[in-house]
Amino acid sequence: MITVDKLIFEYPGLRALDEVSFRINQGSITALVGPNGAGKTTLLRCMAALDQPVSGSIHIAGIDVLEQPRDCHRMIGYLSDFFGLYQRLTVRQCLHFVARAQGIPDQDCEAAIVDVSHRLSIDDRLNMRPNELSRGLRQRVAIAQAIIHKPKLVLLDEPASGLDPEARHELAELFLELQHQGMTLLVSSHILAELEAYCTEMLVMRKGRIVEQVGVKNSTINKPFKLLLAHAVDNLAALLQSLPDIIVLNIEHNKLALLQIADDSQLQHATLKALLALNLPVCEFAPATSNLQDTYLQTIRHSS
Ligand SMILES: Nc1ncnc2c1ncn2[C@@H]1O[C@H](COP(=O)(O)OP(=O)(O)OP(=O)(O)O)[C@@H](O)[C@H]1O
Repeated sequence: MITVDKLIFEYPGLRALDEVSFRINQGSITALVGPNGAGKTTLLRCMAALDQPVSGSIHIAGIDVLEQPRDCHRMIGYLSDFFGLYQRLTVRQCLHFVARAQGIPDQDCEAAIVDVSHRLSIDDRLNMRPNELSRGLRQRVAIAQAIIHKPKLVLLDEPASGLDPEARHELAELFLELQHQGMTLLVSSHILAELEAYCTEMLVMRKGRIVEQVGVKNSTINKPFKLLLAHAVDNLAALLQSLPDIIVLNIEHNKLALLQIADDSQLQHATLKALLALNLPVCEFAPATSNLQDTYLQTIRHSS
Protein backbone atom coordinates (compact mmCIF):
# COMPACT_ATOMS: atom_id res chain seq x y z
CA MET A 1 0.00 0.00 0.00
CA ILE A 2 2.91 2.34 0.80
CA THR A 3 6.10 2.16 -1.20
CA VAL A 4 9.09 4.36 -0.51
CA ASP A 5 11.91 3.96 -3.00
CA LYS A 6 15.47 5.30 -2.79
CA LEU A 7 14.43 8.46 -0.98
CA ILE A 8 17.17 11.04 -0.50
CA PHE A 9 16.67 14.20 1.56
CA GLU A 10 19.33 16.77 2.35
CA TYR A 11 19.54 19.69 4.75
CA PRO A 12 22.35 22.14 3.92
CA GLY A 13 25.51 20.09 4.40
CA LEU A 14 23.73 17.01 5.75
CA ARG A 15 22.15 13.99 4.07
CA ALA A 16 19.31 13.17 6.47
CA LEU A 17 17.76 10.38 4.33
CA ASP A 18 20.13 8.21 2.34
CA GLU A 19 18.37 6.01 -0.24
CA VAL A 20 15.56 4.97 2.09
CA SER A 21 13.41 2.17 0.66
CA PHE A 22 10.66 0.08 2.26
CA ARG A 23 7.07 -1.14 1.87
CA ILE A 24 4.23 -1.06 4.36
CA ASN A 25 1.12 -3.20 4.10
CA GLN A 26 -2.39 -1.83 4.31
CA GLY A 27 -3.94 -2.25 7.77
CA SER A 28 -0.61 -2.59 9.58
CA ILE A 29 0.72 -0.61 12.52
CA THR A 30 4.39 -0.02 11.85
CA ALA A 31 6.79 1.28 14.46
CA LEU A 32 9.48 3.63 13.18
CA VAL A 33 12.34 3.45 15.66
CA GLY A 34 15.91 4.66 15.86
CA PRO A 35 18.18 6.91 17.89
CA ASN A 36 17.96 10.71 17.98
CA GLY A 37 18.83 12.21 14.62
CA ALA A 38 18.26 8.96 12.70
CA GLY A 39 15.92 10.75 10.28
CA LYS A 40 12.49 9.61 11.53
CA THR A 41 10.88 13.07 11.57
CA THR A 42 12.38 13.93 8.19
CA LEU A 43 11.01 10.71 6.70
CA LEU A 44 7.53 11.30 8.12
CA ARG A 45 7.53 14.90 6.85
CA CYS A 46 8.48 13.72 3.35
CA MET A 47 5.73 11.08 3.46
CA ALA A 48 3.25 13.76 4.57
CA ALA A 49 4.27 15.83 1.52
CA LEU A 50 5.55 18.61 3.77
CA ASP A 51 9.18 18.40 2.69
CA GLN A 52 10.51 17.83 -0.81
CA PRO A 53 13.23 15.19 -1.12
CA VAL A 54 16.15 15.51 -3.54
CA SER A 55 15.23 12.27 -5.30
CA GLY A 56 13.36 9.00 -4.89
CA SER A 57 9.65 8.27 -4.79
CA ILE A 58 6.80 7.76 -2.34
CA HIS A 59 3.54 6.07 -3.35
CA ILE A 60 0.58 5.81 -1.00
CA ALA A 61 -2.40 3.78 -2.23
CA GLY A 62 -1.41 4.44 -5.83
CA ILE A 63 -0.87 8.18 -5.38
CA ASP A 64 2.53 9.64 -6.18
CA VAL A 65 3.11 11.83 -3.11
CA LEU A 66 5.76 14.02 -4.72
CA GLU A 67 3.70 14.61 -7.88
CA GLN A 68 0.31 14.99 -6.18
CA PRO A 69 0.92 16.45 -2.70
CA ARG A 70 -2.63 17.85 -2.39
CA ASP A 71 -4.20 14.44 -3.05
CA CYS A 72 -1.79 13.01 -0.51
CA HIS A 73 -2.88 15.53 2.17
CA ARG A 74 -6.48 14.39 1.78
CA MET A 75 -5.48 10.78 2.25
CA ILE A 76 -3.20 11.02 5.25
CA GLY A 77 -3.37 12.26 8.81
CA TYR A 78 -0.17 13.68 10.32
CA LEU A 79 0.64 14.39 13.95
CA SER A 80 3.83 16.41 14.32
CA ASP A 81 6.20 15.77 17.25
CA PHE A 82 5.64 19.37 18.37
CA PHE A 83 2.01 19.91 17.59
CA GLY A 84 0.21 23.13 18.43
CA LEU A 85 -3.44 23.73 19.24
CA TYR A 86 -5.26 27.04 18.99
CA GLN A 87 -5.52 28.06 22.64
CA ARG A 88 -8.28 30.65 22.07
CA LEU A 89 -10.59 28.18 20.37
CA THR A 90 -12.64 25.52 22.10
CA VAL A 91 -11.96 21.90 21.20
CA ARG A 92 -15.11 21.94 19.05
CA GLN A 93 -13.88 25.05 17.19
CA CYS A 94 -10.40 23.50 16.71
CA LEU A 95 -11.98 20.40 15.18
CA HIS A 96 -14.37 22.47 13.06
CA PHE A 97 -11.49 24.55 11.71
CA VAL A 98 -9.47 21.48 10.72
CA ALA A 99 -12.53 19.76 9.26
CA ARG A 100 -13.16 22.74 6.97
CA ALA A 101 -9.44 22.95 6.09
CA GLN A 102 -9.61 19.28 5.09
CA GLY A 103 -12.48 20.06 2.74
CA ILE A 104 -15.36 18.59 4.74
CA PRO A 105 -18.55 20.51 3.72
CA ASP A 106 -19.84 22.83 6.46
CA GLN A 107 -23.09 20.90 6.89
CA ASP A 108 -21.15 17.66 7.54
CA CYS A 109 -18.67 19.12 10.04
CA GLU A 110 -20.81 18.64 13.17
CA ALA A 111 -21.31 14.94 12.40
CA ALA A 112 -17.57 14.54 11.79
CA ILE A 113 -16.79 16.28 15.11
CA VAL A 114 -19.26 14.10 17.02
CA ASP A 115 -17.86 10.97 15.41
CA VAL A 116 -14.16 11.71 15.95
CA SER A 117 -14.60 13.07 19.47
CA HIS A 118 -16.51 9.91 20.39
CA ARG A 119 -13.77 7.72 18.90
CA LEU A 120 -11.15 9.57 20.97
CA SER A 121 -13.29 9.84 24.11
CA ILE A 122 -13.12 13.62 24.20
CA ASP A 123 -16.83 14.21 23.56
CA ASP A 124 -17.25 15.63 27.06
CA ARG A 125 -14.46 18.18 26.45
CA LEU A 126 -15.75 19.85 23.30
CA ASN A 127 -16.55 23.16 24.99
CA MET A 128 -13.22 23.41 26.83
CA ARG A 129 -10.11 25.18 25.60
CA PRO A 130 -6.84 23.24 25.03
CA ASN A 131 -5.08 25.02 27.92
CA GLU A 132 -7.74 23.62 30.29
CA LEU A 133 -6.85 20.04 29.29
CA SER A 134 -4.17 17.65 30.51
CA ARG A 135 -1.28 16.77 28.16
CA GLY A 136 -2.89 13.38 27.42
CA LEU A 137 -6.20 15.00 26.48
CA ARG A 138 -4.48 17.63 24.32
CA GLN A 139 -2.72 14.74 22.57
CA ARG A 140 -6.11 13.18 21.91
CA VAL A 141 -7.42 16.46 20.48
CA ALA A 142 -4.36 16.65 18.20
CA ILE A 143 -4.93 13.07 17.04
CA ALA A 144 -8.63 13.86 16.51
CA GLN A 145 -7.56 16.77 14.28
CA ALA A 146 -5.25 14.42 12.37
CA ILE A 147 -7.96 11.83 11.65
CA ILE A 148 -11.18 13.87 11.38
CA HIS A 149 -11.21 13.41 7.59
CA LYS A 150 -10.87 9.61 7.98
CA PRO A 151 -7.46 9.24 6.34
CA LYS A 152 -6.26 5.90 5.04
CA LEU A 153 -2.80 6.41 6.52
CA VAL A 154 -1.95 8.06 9.84
CA LEU A 155 1.61 9.26 10.48
CA LEU A 156 2.34 9.92 14.15
CA ASP A 157 5.63 11.43 15.29
CA GLU A 158 6.42 10.59 18.93
CA PRO A 159 2.76 10.54 19.96
CA ALA A 160 3.50 9.13 23.42
CA SER A 161 6.11 11.66 24.50
CA GLY A 162 5.20 13.41 27.71
CA LEU A 163 2.38 11.03 28.52
CA ASP A 164 2.19 9.10 31.78
CA PRO A 165 2.11 5.27 31.67
CA GLU A 166 -1.69 5.11 31.91
CA ALA A 167 -2.16 7.61 29.07
CA ARG A 168 0.40 5.70 26.99
CA HIS A 169 -1.47 2.49 27.54
CA GLU A 170 -4.73 4.18 26.46
CA LEU A 171 -2.93 5.48 23.38
CA ALA A 172 -1.86 1.93 22.48
CA GLU A 173 -5.50 0.82 22.76
CA LEU A 174 -6.54 3.74 20.60
CA PHE A 175 -4.07 2.75 17.88
CA LEU A 176 -5.48 -0.77 17.82
CA GLU A 177 -8.98 0.70 17.57
CA LEU A 178 -7.94 2.92 14.61
CA GLN A 179 -6.39 -0.11 12.94
CA HIS A 180 -9.62 -2.00 13.55
CA GLN A 181 -11.45 0.87 11.82
CA GLY A 182 -9.33 0.24 8.72
CA MET A 183 -6.53 2.77 9.08
CA THR A 184 -2.84 2.06 8.47
CA LEU A 185 -0.53 3.60 11.07
CA LEU A 186 3.14 4.54 11.03
CA VAL A 187 4.26 5.53 14.52
CA SER A 188 7.65 6.94 15.41
CA SER A 189 8.73 6.30 18.98
CA HIS A 190 11.65 5.59 21.26
CA ILE A 191 9.64 3.39 23.58
CA LEU A 192 10.08 -0.05 22.10
CA ALA A 193 8.74 -2.06 24.99
CA GLU A 194 5.36 -0.35 24.53
CA LEU A 195 5.30 -0.50 20.76
CA GLU A 196 5.56 -4.25 21.06
CA ALA A 197 2.02 -4.29 22.41
CA TYR A 198 0.41 -3.11 19.20
CA CYS A 199 2.85 -3.01 16.30
CA THR A 200 2.72 -5.54 13.52
CA GLU A 201 5.91 -4.36 11.85
CA MET A 202 8.99 -2.43 12.83
CA LEU A 203 11.26 -0.22 10.74
CA VAL A 204 14.61 0.52 12.33
CA MET A 205 16.45 3.66 11.15
CA ARG A 206 19.99 4.73 11.79
CA LYS A 207 21.94 7.60 10.28
CA GLY A 208 19.39 8.21 7.55
CA ARG A 209 19.07 4.57 6.48
CA ILE A 210 16.64 1.77 7.14
CA VAL A 211 18.77 -0.85 8.87
CA GLU A 212 16.04 -3.40 9.51
CA GLN A 213 12.39 -4.12 8.76
CA VAL A 214 10.82 -6.94 10.72
CA GLY A 215 7.41 -8.40 11.42
CA VAL A 216 7.06 -7.91 15.16
CA LYS A 217 4.96 -10.99 15.85
CA ASN A 218 7.66 -13.31 14.51
CA SER A 219 10.53 -11.03 15.28
CA THR A 220 14.08 -12.29 15.09
CA ILE A 221 15.10 -9.36 17.23
CA ASN A 222 15.50 -9.92 20.90
CA LYS A 223 13.70 -7.80 23.42
CA PRO A 224 15.39 -4.46 23.81
CA PHE A 225 18.09 -4.29 26.47
CA LYS A 226 18.01 -1.87 29.33
CA LEU A 227 21.29 -0.35 30.50
CA LEU A 228 21.27 1.46 33.85
CA LEU A 229 24.32 3.30 35.16
CA ALA A 230 25.12 4.06 38.78
CA HIS A 231 25.53 7.71 37.85
CA ALA A 232 25.12 9.92 34.76
CA VAL A 233 27.92 9.95 32.16
CA ASP A 234 28.09 13.12 30.04
CA ASN A 235 29.05 11.62 26.68
CA LEU A 236 26.98 8.43 27.05
CA ALA A 237 25.36 8.70 23.60
CA ALA A 238 28.72 9.01 21.82
CA LEU A 239 30.23 6.15 23.82
CA LEU A 240 27.31 3.81 23.10
CA GLN A 241 27.18 4.75 19.43
CA SER A 242 30.87 3.80 19.14
CA LEU A 243 30.00 0.16 19.89
CA PRO A 244 29.62 -1.95 16.75
CA ASP A 245 26.77 -4.38 17.40
CA ILE A 246 24.09 -2.31 19.07
CA ILE A 247 21.48 0.24 18.11
CA VAL A 248 20.81 2.95 20.67
CA LEU A 249 17.05 3.37 20.84
CA ASN A 250 16.78 5.84 23.68
CA ILE A 251 18.81 7.57 26.39
CA GLU A 252 17.36 9.28 29.45
CA HIS A 253 19.29 11.63 31.74
CA ASN A 254 22.62 10.17 30.48
CA LYS A 255 22.03 7.31 32.90
CA LEU A 256 19.42 4.98 31.44
CA ALA A 257 19.61 3.62 27.89
CA LEU A 258 17.53 1.30 25.77
CA LEU A 259 19.64 -0.70 23.35
CA GLN A 260 18.79 -3.13 20.60
CA ILE A 261 21.10 -6.12 20.51
CA ALA A 262 20.78 -9.19 18.29
CA ASP A 263 19.40 -12.39 19.78
CA ASP A 264 22.82 -13.90 20.37
CA SER A 265 24.13 -14.55 23.88
CA GLN A 266 27.80 -14.34 22.82
CA LEU A 267 27.16 -10.92 21.29
CA GLN A 268 25.33 -9.78 24.44
CA HIS A 269 28.26 -10.97 26.56
CA ALA A 270 30.71 -9.14 24.27
CA THR A 271 28.58 -5.98 24.53
CA LEU A 272 28.62 -6.11 28.33
CA LYS A 273 32.41 -6.54 28.29
CA ALA A 274 32.72 -3.58 25.89
CA LEU A 275 30.54 -1.44 28.17
CA LEU A 276 32.76 -2.24 31.15
CA ALA A 277 35.89 -1.65 29.05
CA LEU A 278 34.54 1.86 28.41
CA ASN A 279 34.59 2.32 32.20
CA LEU A 280 30.84 2.83 32.34
CA PRO A 281 29.44 2.36 35.88
CA VAL A 282 27.02 -0.40 34.80
CA CYS A 283 24.61 -1.48 37.52
CA GLU A 284 21.95 -3.13 35.31
CA PHE A 285 22.16 -4.73 31.86
CA ALA A 286 19.17 -6.92 31.07
CA PRO A 287 16.31 -7.41 28.57
CA ALA A 288 13.79 -4.60 29.07
CA THR A 289 10.41 -5.71 30.28
CA SER A 290 7.18 -3.84 30.80
CA ASN A 291 6.52 -5.38 34.22
CA LEU A 292 6.84 -2.09 35.97
CA GLN A 293 4.24 -0.53 33.74
CA ASP A 294 1.88 -3.50 34.07
CA THR A 295 2.11 -3.31 37.85
CA TYR A 296 1.55 0.43 37.74
CA LEU A 297 -1.51 0.07 35.49
CA GLN A 298 -3.03 -2.62 37.71
CA THR A 299 -2.49 -0.41 40.74
CA ILE A 300 -4.11 2.56 38.98
CA ARG A 301 -7.10 0.47 37.86
CA HIS A 302 -7.63 -1.10 41.25
CA SER A 303 -7.45 2.26 42.92
CA SER A 304 -9.95 3.94 40.56
N1 LIG B 1 15.82 21.96 9.83
C1 LIG B 1 16.97 21.28 9.86
N2 LIG B 1 18.11 21.82 9.39
C2 LIG B 1 19.27 21.15 9.39
N3 LIG B 1 19.40 19.88 9.85
C3 LIG B 1 18.30 19.28 10.35
C4 LIG B 1 17.04 19.95 10.38
N4 LIG B 1 16.12 19.10 10.93
C5 LIG B 1 16.79 17.97 11.23
N5 LIG B 1 18.10 18.08 10.88
C6 LIG B 1 19.12 17.03 11.02
O1 LIG B 1 18.72 15.92 10.24
C7 LIG B 1 19.00 14.70 10.91
C8 LIG B 1 17.72 13.90 11.06
O2 LIG B 1 16.85 14.63 11.94
P1 LIG B 1 15.39 14.09 12.32
O3 LIG B 1 14.74 15.15 13.15
O4 LIG B 1 14.71 13.64 11.10
O5 LIG B 1 15.79 12.81 13.22
P2 LIG B 1 14.86 11.98 14.23
O6 LIG B 1 15.19 10.55 14.01
O7 LIG B 1 13.43 12.38 14.10
O8 LIG B 1 15.43 12.46 15.63
P3 LIG B 1 14.69 12.51 17.09
O9 LIG B 1 14.51 11.10 17.54
O10 LIG B 1 15.71 13.25 17.92
O11 LIG B 1 13.42 13.29 16.91
C9 LIG B 1 19.66 15.08 12.24
O12 LIG B 1 21.05 15.00 12.09
C10 LIG B 1 19.21 16.52 12.45
O13 LIG B 1 20.15 17.22 13.20
